[in-house]
Amino acid sequence: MENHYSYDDCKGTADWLLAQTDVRPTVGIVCGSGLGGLADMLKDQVAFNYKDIPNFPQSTVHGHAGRLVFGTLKGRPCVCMQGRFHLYEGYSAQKITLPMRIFKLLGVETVILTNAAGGLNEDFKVGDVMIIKDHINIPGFTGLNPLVGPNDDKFGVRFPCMSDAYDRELRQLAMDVAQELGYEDFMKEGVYCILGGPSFETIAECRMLYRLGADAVGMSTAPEVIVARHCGMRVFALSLITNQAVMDYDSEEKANHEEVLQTGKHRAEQLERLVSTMVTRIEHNNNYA
Ligand SMILES: Nc1nc2ncn(CCNC(CO)CO)c2c(=O)[nH]1
Repeated sequence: MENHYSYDDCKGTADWLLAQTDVRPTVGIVCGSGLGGLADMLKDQVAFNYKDIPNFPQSTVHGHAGRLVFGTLKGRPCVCMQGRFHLYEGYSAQKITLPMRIFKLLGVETVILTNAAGGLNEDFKVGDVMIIKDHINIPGFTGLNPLVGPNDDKFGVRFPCMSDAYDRELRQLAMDVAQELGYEDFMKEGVYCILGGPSFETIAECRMLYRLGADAVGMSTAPEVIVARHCGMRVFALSLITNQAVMDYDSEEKANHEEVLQTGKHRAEQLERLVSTMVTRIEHNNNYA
């Protein structure tokens, strides 16, 4: 089937990677737009360009480097996607989520996903970090779901539950770590909504999504979360609010990608400290494990 990657396809890619590094990651990190610096946190790096990895898609978006970086974060073995894939690049939902299944076959137990998003909630400001507690998968409403097609029971069940997709203990850990680091002023929690893109949302769409309960809007993450949960990995995800979505017809504001990347640069250091501290605690502290 077009765009269907079998268990053996995924295992072939994972085995190819495991043959080239001694790192056996238990945490996988996905870097969103402008957040690729998170990968630079890793020590003893072994990096692969996506173009050299069998079956891997290629990054086509400015601000997404296109490297898979293995290494350690304060001694914890991790693998980090420096650049992710999006439906708007023309890839199928199955292709953009292939890395999640490869993470699983590398031995990853917990996935930390980051993205840049527009703030719909009027209490949010640019530079806030939203811990994602749930998502609204608009492409899924039209059948654009990464699990469509034959189910491979070696990964997971045909009809996976999504009401517990965003791990409650990991969200509490993030809040606790943020408080310890003094980040509570810009930490929020809310619902992330994905649109297919690449055009940014209209004002009517923003107003509708906010009324539907969404707090932030973006073009990624939900498909990866669905596949990560399908194959039993724990998920934590956060959005860096890179601009306020335009909700008012009198506004002069215009969403643009450069603004997205700039905000990522400003908040990068705090995000790196938050994520790296979380990673040690996930490994260390059974209260959260
Ligand atoms: N209003 C608004 N602000 C945003 N900031 C980041 N993104 C996520 C999309 N990011 C794209 C374009 O920057 C690159 O993947 C969005 C978005 O979809 N809408």
